[in-house]
Amino acid sequence: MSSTEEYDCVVIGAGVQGSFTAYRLAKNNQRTLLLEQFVLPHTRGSSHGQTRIIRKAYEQDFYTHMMEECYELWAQLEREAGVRLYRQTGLLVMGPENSQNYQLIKTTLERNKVPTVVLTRDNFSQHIPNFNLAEGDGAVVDITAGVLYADRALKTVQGQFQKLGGIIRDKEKVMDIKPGPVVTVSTSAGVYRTKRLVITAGPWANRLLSHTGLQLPLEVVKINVCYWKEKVPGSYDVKRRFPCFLLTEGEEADEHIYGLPSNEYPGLVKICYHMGSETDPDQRDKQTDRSDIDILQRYVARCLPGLIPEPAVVESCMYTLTPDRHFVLDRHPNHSNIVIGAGFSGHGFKFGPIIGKLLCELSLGEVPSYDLSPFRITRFQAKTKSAL
Ligand SMILES: Cc1cc2nc3c(=O)[nH]c(=O)nc-3n(C[C@H](O)[C@H](O)[C@H](O)COP(=O)(O)OP(=O)(O)OC[C@H]3O[C@@H](n4cnc5c(N)ncnc54)[C@H](O)[C@@H]3O)c2cc1C
Ligand SMILES: O=C(O)[C@@H]1CCCCN1
Repeated sequence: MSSTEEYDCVVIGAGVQGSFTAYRLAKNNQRTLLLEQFVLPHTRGSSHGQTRIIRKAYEQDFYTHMMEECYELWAQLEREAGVRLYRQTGLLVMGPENSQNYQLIKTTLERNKVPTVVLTRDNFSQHIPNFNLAEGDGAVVDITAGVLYADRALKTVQGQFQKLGGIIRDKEKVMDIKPGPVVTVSTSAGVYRTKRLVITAGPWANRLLSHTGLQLPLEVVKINVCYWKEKVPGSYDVKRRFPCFLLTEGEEADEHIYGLPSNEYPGLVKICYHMGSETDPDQRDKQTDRSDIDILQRYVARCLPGLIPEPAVVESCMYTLTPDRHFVLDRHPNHSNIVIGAGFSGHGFKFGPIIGKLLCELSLGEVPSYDLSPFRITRFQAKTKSAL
């Protein structure tokens, strides 16, 4: 690129959030550029892999409310592009019956009239074969939940963005940002000028924000994505409607486990620990802590008798955690034409279409469709470093 190109909006980061934001901006007739440091598709951020859980089961009403519309938006994208992105399997939520987290999820589901089935110790194995419900645990199924085909979703939304005239430049790393009424974005390949900037850089958010004088309290952790082999092929298969499952946090820090039915690798079930060890996103593969895998092995041996309790495949992914595990969806405190979507804390994929809508609204100066107070930067107060 020789001369400086001008855009209505530049979005940095073509993960799920940046891709949906760019798509919404293009739908709103904004001349939009989506920049990505790696060659697409890639496996170095947070949005890769074939599957993610979609659910309405949350402890907080505001997530459940956002998911009501979000399911619609996923279905709209499926229709628009003629692809299937969602498969209903249900989500089995288990946790100590009297624990606060389990009860919060159960009552949020009830209050919002989400279709559920409450399982008892007596009928559990009839509904969910090859699974042992832990002593003292309750079990409720969010019927609306299921699996999103993540890689396919990303490809689809990026394709729709391009059909709307949007431009994607991959293998183009943003090196510098100069805020102002017109923002200047310098990359490894050129310089762009834009009226509005959206930063959706996943684990690299603080790297980019440092050019704007802001640092958020984000922690990047590496997740070991483990797949476990079925003893009898097909026993935990998505086609048999084996559900996704999630253990709510109990007294034991151990109980931070979730799983998805066997699907992408036939005969292998994805079961992971919902925490990891801190990592530099550029040095992800140097983080070799496997203590989570020991916890998973014990859990699989105890509760999933149809699986070999040793991972057959281990892949890597990253979470970008905020202290309260809620997202950051806000304008930059010092530059209102810079919008930030960050800290999706390991549960942001399912919200992609609604995050895209909200970040687009913020960027265009519109009133956001939802109350964004849980997601504001000011909630961090002392933890937010402003160099300005
Ligand atoms: C193992 C695992 C399981 C998960 N399970 C679920 C689930 O079941 N359900 C669910 O809803 N969510 C789930 N999540 C969370 C969800 O996947 C993430 O919240 C979501 O992918 C975050 O997307 P993002 O766009 O913010 O980040 P990313 O996907 O990381 O995108 C950021 C992009 O910005 C690019 N970038 C960074 N810096 C620059 C730069 N300087 N120049 C150009 N480009 C740059 C990066 O290369 C990257 O592509 C899971 C996450 C993991 C890791
Ligand atoms: O967002 C989700 O639904 C899952 C729950 C378990 C941990 C990973 N993310």
